[in-house]
Amino acid sequence: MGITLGPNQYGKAEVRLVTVTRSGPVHHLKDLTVSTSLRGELARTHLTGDNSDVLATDTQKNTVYAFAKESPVGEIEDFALRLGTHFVRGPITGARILIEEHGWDRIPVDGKAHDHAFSRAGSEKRTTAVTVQGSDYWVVSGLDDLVLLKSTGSEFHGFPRDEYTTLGETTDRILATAVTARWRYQGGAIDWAKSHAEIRRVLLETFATKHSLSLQQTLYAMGEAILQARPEVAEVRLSLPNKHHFLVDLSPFGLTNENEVFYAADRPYGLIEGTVLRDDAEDPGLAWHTLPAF
Ligand SMILES: O=c1[nH]c(=O)c2[nH]c(=O)[nH]c2[nH]1
Repeated sequence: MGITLGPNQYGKAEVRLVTVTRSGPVHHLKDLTVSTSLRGELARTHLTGDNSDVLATDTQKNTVYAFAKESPVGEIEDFALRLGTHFVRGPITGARILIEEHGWDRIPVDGKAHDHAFSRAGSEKRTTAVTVQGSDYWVVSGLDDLVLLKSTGSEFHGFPRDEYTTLGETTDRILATAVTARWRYQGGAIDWAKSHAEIRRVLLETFATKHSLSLQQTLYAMGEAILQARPEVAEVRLSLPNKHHFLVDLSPFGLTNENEVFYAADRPYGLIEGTVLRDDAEDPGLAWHTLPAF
């Protein structure tokens, strides 16, 4: 029986980086969590413990901080590309840099945004995953935990009934979710910030305006709308938990519930996931398919 080393990577996970840009009295904040992951000719360390090809994960972490000082972090995609292309040399043949950006809002004081005091902007995060392989690279950006709810304009009926089905059909329900979205960019010279903002806007508008017969239909409509609006996007993946809101039975109290009083369940939840893509999108191969699912 032969035993061999299979695919492997190593890096520093979740480097917490906060930068303050001091342009006069008005400060600008960036709050990132950066993970680096390198691949390459790493058999020697695994097989013999010879570390001569191993760029220490501590060095990777330090590089994140030094790069943040040497030039402005800018958009997370650009920062990830700078890091990824730096790491790929010698025995290191591939790098994947994952970045999450946590938002901060300026605190309003007397109706004016404060120069240097901030409040955390909820749970939503902007993300990117940049894969560098030799001289090629792929950028997959996205967002996590964009929490949405519509109080009507959602139905669910026509599903098969068997001996275990208890769910009633509905033509008017609450639809709520927390969007995790990933989109793969194609082409060059992309305005990352504008693209993110426009995709987010399209997600929100489609959720609001698409009359939903299922969360699956809403998922497809969101992906389709992004691809129609943004030529720089080749493929969209969405993960949509169905945050169920159940009508409370008020009949024991002699009351009727006309879609006004709900119990918001946190688990279990339906989980609707899917990919929407252009039929002529080039397949980037492993780089996209081996991304952590979400
Ligand atoms: O939009 C929905 N899709 C489902 O697949 C499903 N299943 C379920 O119980 N409720 C819902 N809602």
